[in-house]
Amino acid sequence: MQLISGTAVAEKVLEECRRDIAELAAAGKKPGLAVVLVGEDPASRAYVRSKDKKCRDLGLHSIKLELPASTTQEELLAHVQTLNNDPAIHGILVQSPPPTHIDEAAIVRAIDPAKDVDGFHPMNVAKLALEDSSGFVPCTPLGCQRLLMDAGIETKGANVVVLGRSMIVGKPMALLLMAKGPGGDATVTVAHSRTRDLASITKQADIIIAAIGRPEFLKAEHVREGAVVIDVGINRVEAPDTPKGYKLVGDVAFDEVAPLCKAITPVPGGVGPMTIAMLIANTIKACKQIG
Ligand SMILES: NC(=O)C1=CN([C@@H]2O[C@H](COP(=O)(O)OP(=O)(O)OC[C@H]3O[C@@H](n4cnc5c(N)ncnc54)[C@H](OP(=O)(O)O)[C@@H]3O)[C@@H](O)[C@H]2O)C=CC1
Ligand SMILES: Nc1nc(=O)c2c([nH]1)NC[C@@H]1CN(c3ccc(C(=O)N[C@@H](CCC(=O)O)C(=O)O)cc3)C=[N+]21
Repeated sequence: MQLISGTAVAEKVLEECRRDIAELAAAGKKPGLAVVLVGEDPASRAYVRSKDKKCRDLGLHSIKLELPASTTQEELLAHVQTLNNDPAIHGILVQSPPPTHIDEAAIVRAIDPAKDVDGFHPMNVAKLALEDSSGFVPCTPLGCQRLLMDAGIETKGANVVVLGRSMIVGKPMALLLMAKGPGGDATVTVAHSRTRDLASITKQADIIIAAIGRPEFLKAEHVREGAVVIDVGINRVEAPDTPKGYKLVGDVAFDEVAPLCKAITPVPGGVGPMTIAMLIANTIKACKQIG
């Protein structure tokens, strides 16, 4: 069993980013990222903080807008407009999900597609579907693809089952894997909460990407021997014996699934760090494209 370290691959990606950042600096440019968080969700705050810290470590310009849960749609749209017009900002991310009184689709559409480093704007979703590489691909699926490629796992002709069909992970993951070329060319099946007899489908998979948000859902009975499993899930579960009182687990029951696998990612230290690395890579791409 090969344990695929997202931490290690993310470090490689960030090393490439450092080179790009130095080149841009020589040309008098500095990529800038703005992360907007509405509300006080502790997990979201932790993610936003670690992203901000990583950006600063790398010498990126980073701003973090932490807005109260009472922020109105109009106020949030005004913040997005300001960031769209700010020449020091090349990437804008509005943390998902926002409070329920916010129309997330309208916010996403308001972000300048050239600064949409999350790849959520319809223009970028379309570019992904069209295999137009000028667009932005959502960071988490991009990170999963890079993990597979870096671990030497061939996707061409592979049966891949993507568990989950969200716009942030499952759907773009499926599009990336079915695209032509390296890291793609897979035969993709997408399963979700309405899928019948899930185990019979996942058992056929050479590669399983689990992104459903159910702690330790994927069990040994779902996985064929020799499969590769990428665990996207980040779930906080109670752990009274730990200092924080909780721990992170994935969507995969790691202890029973790992022994069956050719390769598997851990949680934490798997897909999570890759998401942040890809966010920085996308911000650099935005900076280069905007000029
Ligand atoms: N590592 C990282 O960087 C990131 C991790 N995540 C994590 O990934 C997980 C998924 O996130 P996200 O895509 O945003 O979640 P969503 O809740 O938006 O989507 C979950 C998907 O899983 C499907 N699903 C739910 N329950 C089942 C089930 N029992 N069987 C089969 N399918 C099921 C849902 O089906 P239906 O469509 O029918 O409702 C839906 O398509 C979460 O744990 C999240 O924390 C997310 C983003 C980044
Ligand atoms: N617009 C938007 N874009 C996102 O990319 C986005 C989002 N909204 N909403 C929430 C999810 C979740 N997400 C994570 C990214 C990194 C880790 C991560 O680095 N996790 C570490 C552990 C961190 C810890 O210890 O708490 C790890 O897995 O090793 C986790 C979760 C991005 N998301």
